[in-house]
Amino acid sequence: MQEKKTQEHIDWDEYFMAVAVLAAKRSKDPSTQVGACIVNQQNKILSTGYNGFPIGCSDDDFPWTKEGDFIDTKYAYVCHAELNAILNNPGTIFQNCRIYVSLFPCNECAKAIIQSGIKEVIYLSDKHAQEPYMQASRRMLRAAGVKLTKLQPQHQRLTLVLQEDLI
Ligand SMILES: O=c1[nH]c(=O)n([C@H]2C[C@H](O)[C@@H](COP(=O)(O)O)O2)cc1CO
Ligand SMILES: [Zn+2]
Repeated sequence: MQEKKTQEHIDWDEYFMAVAVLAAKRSKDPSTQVGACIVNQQNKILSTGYNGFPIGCSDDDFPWTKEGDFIDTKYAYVCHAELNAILNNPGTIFQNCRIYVSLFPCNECAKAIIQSGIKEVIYLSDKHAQEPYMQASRRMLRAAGVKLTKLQPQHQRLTLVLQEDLI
């Protein structure tokens, strides 16, 4: 008798969101780690990104501070996860792709998402939904016809085992 496929697998949405969440783990931001994963219509990953300082701007020299003069805070320098994902694979056509994000994109990332041709945003958290910049983001994404989908994952947790003798 033929063996059946395992029921232990994760679906595409959970897989790509998990990649976005894993990418977020690379961020050095002590307060909020954000990840993004761009996928085409054939379910192939075209790019990933996380929030971090631009190339050449060392994490040791630039501030991760939230408070104080703008020029002394991270907000002046950090490149958002979504923008990094778009820029990390230059020359790629993202037309009709979807972007998986751990946090709903801000208005600046929304502009880049729309202009790059991405047609769906799939997100985990929109905890800043009431902030004006998030309302502006939603307004632009809706006007541009970008589908907005809050992922309802079947698994709350996925465990990765990286130690050889535990696999
Ligand atoms: O769309 C986004 N993408 C993204 O990468 N971020 C990053 C920028 C900052 O490093 C961090 C937000 O920091 P905080 O929550 O401390 O204000 O998240 C933030 C947003 C939403 O504001
Ligand atoms: Zn942003």
